[in-house]
Amino acid sequence: MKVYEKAPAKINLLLDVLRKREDGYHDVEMVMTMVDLADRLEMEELPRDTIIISSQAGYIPLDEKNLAFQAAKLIKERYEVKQGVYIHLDKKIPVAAGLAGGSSDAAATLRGLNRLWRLGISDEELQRLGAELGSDVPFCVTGGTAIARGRGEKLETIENPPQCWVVLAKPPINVSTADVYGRLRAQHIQEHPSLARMLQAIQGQDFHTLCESLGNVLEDVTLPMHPEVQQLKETMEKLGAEGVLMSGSGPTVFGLVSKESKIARIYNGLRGFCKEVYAVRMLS
Ligand SMILES: C[C@@](CO)(OP(=O)(O)O)[C@H](O)COP(=O)(O)OP(=O)(O)OC[C@H]1O[C@@H](n2ccc(N)nc2=O)[C@H](O)[C@@H]1O
Ligand SMILES: Nc1ncnc2c1ncn2[C@@H]1O[C@H](COP(=O)(O)OP(=O)(O)O)[C@@H](O)[C@H]1O
Repeated sequence: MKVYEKAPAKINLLLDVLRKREDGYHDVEMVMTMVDLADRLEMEELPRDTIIISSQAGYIPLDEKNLAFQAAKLIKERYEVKQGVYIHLDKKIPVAAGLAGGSSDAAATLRGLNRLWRLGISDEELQRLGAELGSDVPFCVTGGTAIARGRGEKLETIENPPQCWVVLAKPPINVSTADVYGRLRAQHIQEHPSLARMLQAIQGQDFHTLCESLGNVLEDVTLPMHPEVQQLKETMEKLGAEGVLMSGSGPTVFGLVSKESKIARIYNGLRGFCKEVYAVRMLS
């Protein structure tokens, strides 16, 4: 038997860091939502007790370092599943981009194997398992739009933001999430974004205020390290995106656009800068 799952990318509409914790993680306050750019997973049961991962993408690990592998291993161990699984990952989400591609693959694996092996695991339990794999995995289990607190695993589902286009551009540089959090110092944070204002904008389906209330304190670390990300933000703004922000720890920059007629200009203008540009819808 085979099951299929879509693993969409996330963007952080708001990302605030409240404090560094004893365990090395940071307490955050984020508003996360999904966009229509997704990896596709195919999972097939194997009679042998083994996990095999394949992918058309040559640049991700296919062994136990792969988050889909880790998710399959975790569920097999925890639920004493003796059968194995073959997982094919059709990667579409850029890797190490701040779009949670690996986390979403892990979450899709948890959902898929729950169905394949008829384990009857609740969403809440899948989220708890996901938290063992990474801070963004619990959100990716259920998706939608949510406020994430703690290290990202404490979730409160909220209404979706007003529907719009999202242009994503990933410059060809590598950013490590651990390194960005590691370099963040409270005194360097220029301005904390207002969660209250963003929630008001979402509740009122007010696109203009949503764009004005975007904010990510990790920009204070990544932008000075990589001036090309700042340049990309400015270019996107000049081309007409109404709200522009770096997603997660970067380096991907996203622009919110209300009118389809603006997309071609922004997309084509960015392609001069970056190979990896996508124009997608917000998933709601
Ligand atoms: C910044 C964010 C925003 O959504 O996304 P990305 O840029 O990775 O997409 C997340 O907080 C990333 O979540 P995720 O990528 O799952 O991180 P994890 O694997 O749990 O942690 C990687 C490393 O980041 C740091 N880390 C992560 C989360 C957190 N709340 N505080 C931290 O300090 C820790 O040093 C940890 O060792
Ligand atoms: N299924 C996967 N897809 C992408 N990257 C993966 C996967 N499993 C493990 N990785 C590794 O995880 C790291 C972060 O990848 P990714 O989840 O795409 O980044 P981000 O959290 O910044 O969006 C990469 O270095 C990559 O090698």
